Amino acid sequence: AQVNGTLNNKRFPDDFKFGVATASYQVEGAWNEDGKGENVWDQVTHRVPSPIVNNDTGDVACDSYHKYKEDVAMLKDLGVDFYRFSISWSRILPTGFANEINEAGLQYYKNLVKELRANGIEPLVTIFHWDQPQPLEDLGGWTNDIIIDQFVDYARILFRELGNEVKYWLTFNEPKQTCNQGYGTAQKAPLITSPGMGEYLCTHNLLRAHAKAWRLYDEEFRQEQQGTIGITIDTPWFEPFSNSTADIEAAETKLQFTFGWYTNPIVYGDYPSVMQTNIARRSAQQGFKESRLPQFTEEEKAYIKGTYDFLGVNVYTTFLVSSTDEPDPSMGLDEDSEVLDWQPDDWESTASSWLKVVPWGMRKLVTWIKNTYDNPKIMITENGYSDNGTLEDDGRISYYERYLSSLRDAMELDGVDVIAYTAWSLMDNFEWMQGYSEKFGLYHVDFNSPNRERTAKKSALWYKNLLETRCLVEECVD
Ligand SMILES: O=S(=O)(O)CCCN1CCN(CCO[C@@H]2O[C@H](CO)[C@@H](O)[C@H](O)[C@H]2O)CC1
Repeated sequence: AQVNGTLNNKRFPDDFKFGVATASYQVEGAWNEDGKGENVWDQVTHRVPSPIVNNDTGDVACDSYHKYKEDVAMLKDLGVDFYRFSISWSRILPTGFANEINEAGLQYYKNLVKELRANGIEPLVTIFHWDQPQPLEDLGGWTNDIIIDQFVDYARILFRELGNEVKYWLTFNEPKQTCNQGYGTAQKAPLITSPGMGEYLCTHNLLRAHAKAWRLYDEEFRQEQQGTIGITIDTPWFEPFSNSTADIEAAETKLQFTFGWYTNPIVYGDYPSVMQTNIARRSAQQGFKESRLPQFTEEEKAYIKGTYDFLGVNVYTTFLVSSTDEPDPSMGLDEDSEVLDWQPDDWESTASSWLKVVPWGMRKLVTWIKNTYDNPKIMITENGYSDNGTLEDDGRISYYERYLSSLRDAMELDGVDVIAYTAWSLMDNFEWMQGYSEKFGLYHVDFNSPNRERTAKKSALWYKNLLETRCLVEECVD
């Protein structure tokens, strides 16, 4: 049987790993229990008036802090190889500083890891998924370079306390969202508006924090613990609107400003040249003495280069890109001054404005990553679909079938070294500024009930079957 794509059976290799993902602020709740400190999402969701849809907060969320054994039972039933979850910095270090460890918070993660291992499930830990402690944010958060050493102290505690049981680490989830949307365009906590400045200061510190944490693991823990550590970077696929040279270059510019911004320093040791050139030119036009894009010293370039064992990639959708024949310096962010990107109205929609269903973009993206970054090991650390929460979620099944089919083609036909796939998300959860209005889960969560009952959707049973057969069609030919 054909499933949208070239290959017949879409069988995944026996050593290919399947998992699901969540993140601390989106599922845990217990925002102020057992000594946990306040983080930037607690602060933002408690503002009056609230900037979140329906005034939703993560105060309780899915209550996973109390219900993690139920969560592990669901994971066991799904038959996942691994569970990707993130650790709440402010649950471990309430002030953000490492002088005061919250033992109860650390114990929660030790219990979760123990429960996962007892059920034969590999933990994949994201050290940071957007929820930095508020006391650090009060000092400038990611725009203040003092955060670098606080992050490394936090990571050291996790490696030391959990590293005997946790063998797969991601330093950051989607640094672009942390920086661009957190400190540039006010679309994520801490909701700071400083486009063209905030995101670059944030990134310059975040990349150095990543490198220092990766080298800490590599030099002080890897020998004994034998784990592996990477970073998760997100990007849509950017498709040239026409095959004109200008549009092809414009699409490459978008990929460099979105994925290359982080991956070039980590793989090659510096920011993409197109970013350095464009931002320097625009900064001069705007009257700045220096480029708004900070410079790495030669030592920093050498220090950051090579700080990855694999690349985590979050991919959901695709945008079309064309060049503009009159670049407008005042237009949008640096990345938008030279290009236009959009999604056609007739592309298949979901419950999220930015998420159109474009399966062929998956193959294009991972093949571009292979060709651009010297064929790295790739883990798809998020891919998913949003709807209104129905249990009969055929749309989600169709999305996963087609995206996985496209991924399988990239592996089989383009030789892309994809080692794992993670479905976002295990269950409906707090979808940031959209609150609980957009549902991404394989399991439904009843947020109107204090028990937060979890119910398997049709897609959970579909994913369970895929994980058993490892094949995207009924009859699997070997
Ligand atoms: O200019 S727009 O705003 O129209 C488009 C840019 C906005 N997107 C939103 C999704 N984000 C990646 C997804 O973000 C990820 O995916 C999940 C679903 O969102 C989240 O729940 C996860 O926590 C997050 O890791 C990338 C930026």
